[in-house]
Amino acid sequence: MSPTLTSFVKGAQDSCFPIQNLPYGIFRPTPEQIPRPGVAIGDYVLDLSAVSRAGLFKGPLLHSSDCFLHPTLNQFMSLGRPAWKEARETIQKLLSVDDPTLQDNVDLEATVFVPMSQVKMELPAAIGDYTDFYSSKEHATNLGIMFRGKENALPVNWLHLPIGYHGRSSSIVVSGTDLVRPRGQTAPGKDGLPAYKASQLVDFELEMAVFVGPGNEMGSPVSVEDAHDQIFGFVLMNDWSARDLQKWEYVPLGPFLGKNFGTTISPWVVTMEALEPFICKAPEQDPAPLAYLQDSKRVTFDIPLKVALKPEGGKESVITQSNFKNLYWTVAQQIAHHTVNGCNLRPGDLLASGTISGPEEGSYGSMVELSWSGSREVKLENGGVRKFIEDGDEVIMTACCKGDGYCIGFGPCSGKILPPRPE
Ligand SMILES: O=C(O)/C=C/C(=O)CC(=O)CC(=O)O
Ligand SMILES: [Ca+2]
Ligand SMILES: [Mg+2]
Repeated sequence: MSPTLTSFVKGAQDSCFPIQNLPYGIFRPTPEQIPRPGVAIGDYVLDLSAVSRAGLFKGPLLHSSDCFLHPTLNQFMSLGRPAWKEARETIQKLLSVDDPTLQDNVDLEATVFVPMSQVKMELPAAIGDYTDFYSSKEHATNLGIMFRGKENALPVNWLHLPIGYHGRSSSIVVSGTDLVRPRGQTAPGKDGLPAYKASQLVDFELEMAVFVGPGNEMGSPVSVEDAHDQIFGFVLMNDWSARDLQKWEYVPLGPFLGKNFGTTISPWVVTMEALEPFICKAPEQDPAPLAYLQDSKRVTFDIPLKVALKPEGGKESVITQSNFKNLYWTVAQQIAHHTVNGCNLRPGDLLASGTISGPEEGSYGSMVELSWSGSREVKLENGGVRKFIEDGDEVIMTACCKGDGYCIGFGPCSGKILPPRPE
């Protein structure tokens, strides 16, 4: 993409949302108005329902579509890559310095642009199903050492398939939503009995997640080669985890109440088209996986990630920095594996990467790794320390890909942990 492509929207090119980005989201212009699709451009949201009503989507696939008049992006996601490309071309043209349609029409301009500071963001889609993978070798090894011991840190199946679990979509929330510290059952203490109490070990998990596009029919697997066309775009995700609840409940069926009390995602879906300049090689796989998981391209994305912790009334401290490209299993392999048994994916389903840890201590994607199961302190600015997340702490995840003269930002994925409900 040409870095010389610029928008007439003031400040857009120096922001996280330049004309090269154009992420999709669902927003309300005011809290009373109904949700609608929009695109982020600088400090503004372009209201796609207004653009659509003004008859500005003139391409063959979208001119008679009502996909931007829905309160979710599911229908647009279902249309597939040719329609996504057509929408992007139209929007990019309308926002460019060379096009008079919006910039020279004061009335239209006032109708289609809404200041971002005034909008309320919603979830981008009605998420039917949510799956969380476990695709970082570093994270799986670290948790294995802590939970199961050094000898069998990486489960025997780990190098042969992208492990995952089915999560719960009902408790996925958009960035900015506070979460109450969960209560639940923890392992027996000295008295030999399990306890029911507020979790003492609330953690974050630094993840990214993809929204599924058209999906597949039940019984028709998606190949690794075709998986790319199933990916609408990426968001940041925090798979909040209560480690004490998780540790007691997870054998033998995996995560349950330790993870479904809340999962936060960022509101803007960054498309594959915007991420194209950041394609890079995924790590080599040894041993080679079975044929249905072999990926001749093995491409992924270079997306630098950051997590900051902000205590109540305090200052933000960056506590870890990682990168999406660290993941061992690619999204294409995750999709091929998810559907190989005939399982169907549907438009708007959310597939999360798993915690994205890097090889160094400063790049671990959770507190349980950063504090090594509470055995060391994570230092904050202004002298504070943490082992896990405390009440009033806000966890803020951000990502920014630096391109040639512009940045592709994701907008924050943040959430605060509130004290537990009284018993
Ligand atoms: O290793 C375990 O028993 C547990 C692992 C997790 O909690 C991680 C999980 O949710 C998957 C991931 O985020 O990688
Ligand atoms: Ca997770
Ligand atoms: Mg979760």
